[in-house]
Amino acid sequence: MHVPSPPLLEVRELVKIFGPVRANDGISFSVRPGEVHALLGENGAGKSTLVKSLYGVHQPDSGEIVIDGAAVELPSPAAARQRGIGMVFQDMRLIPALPVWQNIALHLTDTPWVMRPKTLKARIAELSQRYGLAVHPDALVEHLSIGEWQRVELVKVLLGGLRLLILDEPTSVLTPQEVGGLFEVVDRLRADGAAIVIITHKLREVRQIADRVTVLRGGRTVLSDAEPAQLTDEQLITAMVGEPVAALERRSTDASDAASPDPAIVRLENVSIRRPDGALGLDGVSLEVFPGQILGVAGVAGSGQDELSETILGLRQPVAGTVALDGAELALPAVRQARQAGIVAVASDPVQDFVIPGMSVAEHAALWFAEGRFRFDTRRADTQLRTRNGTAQLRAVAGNRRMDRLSGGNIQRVLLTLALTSTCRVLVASYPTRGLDILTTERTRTLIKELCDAGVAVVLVSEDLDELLTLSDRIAVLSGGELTGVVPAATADRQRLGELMAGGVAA
Ligand SMILES: Nc1ncnc2c1ncn2[C@@H]1O[C@H](COP(=O)(O)OP(=O)(O)OP(=O)(O)O)[C@@H](O)[C@H]1O
Repeated sequence: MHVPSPPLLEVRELVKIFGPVRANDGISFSVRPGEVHALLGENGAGKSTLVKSLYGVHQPDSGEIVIDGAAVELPSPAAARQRGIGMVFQDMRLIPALPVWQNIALHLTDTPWVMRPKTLKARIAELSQRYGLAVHPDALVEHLSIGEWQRVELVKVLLGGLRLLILDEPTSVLTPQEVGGLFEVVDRLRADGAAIVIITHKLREVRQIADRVTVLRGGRTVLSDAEPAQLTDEQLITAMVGEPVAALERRSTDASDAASPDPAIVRLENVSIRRPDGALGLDGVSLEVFPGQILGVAGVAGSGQDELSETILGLRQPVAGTVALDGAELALPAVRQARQAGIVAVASDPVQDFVIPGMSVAEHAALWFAEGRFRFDTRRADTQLRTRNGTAQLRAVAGNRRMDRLSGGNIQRVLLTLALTSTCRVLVASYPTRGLDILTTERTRTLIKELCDAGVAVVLVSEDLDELLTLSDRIAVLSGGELTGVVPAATADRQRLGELMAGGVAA
């Protein structure tokens, strides 16, 4: 008979309190060596707080962290690292101006030994090779993609002699291909006997990678150390949310629905956009966006999605081609005209483009409502935000919270509450459900669908192919800045989209 190995990590009745919030309220679960353990739960359920206690960032108020059968104190991340605990954070902490090896060397300063650059580079190369983490020690971090940043973080963690790896929503910023690569690394670590704790919102990923799963709700464990194969999706969702959540049906079932009788609101003709590095970010793209339709935009990261959105928002000046709004050609950039025409955006990188450090949620709402005019009334904005919260039901946090202290999911909820309740004719939504839990994701999709049903023209940029297939009327696929196809969602499938994303030619 197979006897399961004793746990490497046991968490017993862990409590962590922030002021009035019991972020962790008696959490218990365990992880064995050679096991991938998924932590599930809604935004704010307490997952990040829990893993930060495991990594020595937070000190629990009560409860025990037990490693190899003995209760331990983890007063700092350095103490956690000394016990072989490594963590890759949601917001990766590298210095862009330095090469990979120096970023890693900085991380090693708390170890009692110092490696010579040559030795360190050789170790990086060896680990990259062994775990399939393609990173070059001399590459400048600012030139790396998000997936590559993450690989550097993984190498950093692996160098310390890893026993327990904590991954906080590692896939929310990755393309489907990069997720595959990350999971291969996780598989190798598991085979080497490491224990892995992974936070995710995606059931598809739990099924793909996790041996066991623990679900948190409101700071408590509602399901502990369960085997995913023994549970249905509905059971997992009910554990997370407290009630079943119906997934949206695919919108378009008939390819002929995709033809719109109304004239296009936005029309791009042969538009080319140059990036700061001189390369073409968009290369001769022609597209139309119709009222009452959702145009999905698919592509691996950096294929021209941002350039396309920013062109429609009037932010970019094409080097060739024209952009027309309601049939009239625009002299770009034309931010004001785009705004006056009722174009509203959900930014692709809200932390960069939406969050203003030091300002409250209500102040952000006031800026949003002021729309560039001198009419800044925070108290009024707070009241309006509450009303919009009631309409959107995305459970955005209270107006007095500081925006830069919120989790990615909570920032996204505020942005979506503002954007999806604004009167608009065109909505450009980039990765709207990134970092959101299941309930908020479904609610966001419903709101986008309702806007479309009310006649809004929607451009939906997403890396989630299921989301694109469920919501879109047509899906435009970008590859290397070129449009490789525009297919009716009704006749598209993951494989076809994957071929076009890889640069295939539309049939
Ligand atoms: N440093 C802090 N100070 C005050 N409150 C905090 C702090 N960190 C977290 N919280 C609160 O604790 C609760 C749990 O937050 P936590 O970030 O652990 O949730 P989560 O499950 O990781 O959410 P998400 O899926 O959005 O990342 C939330 O109400 C959050 O606002």
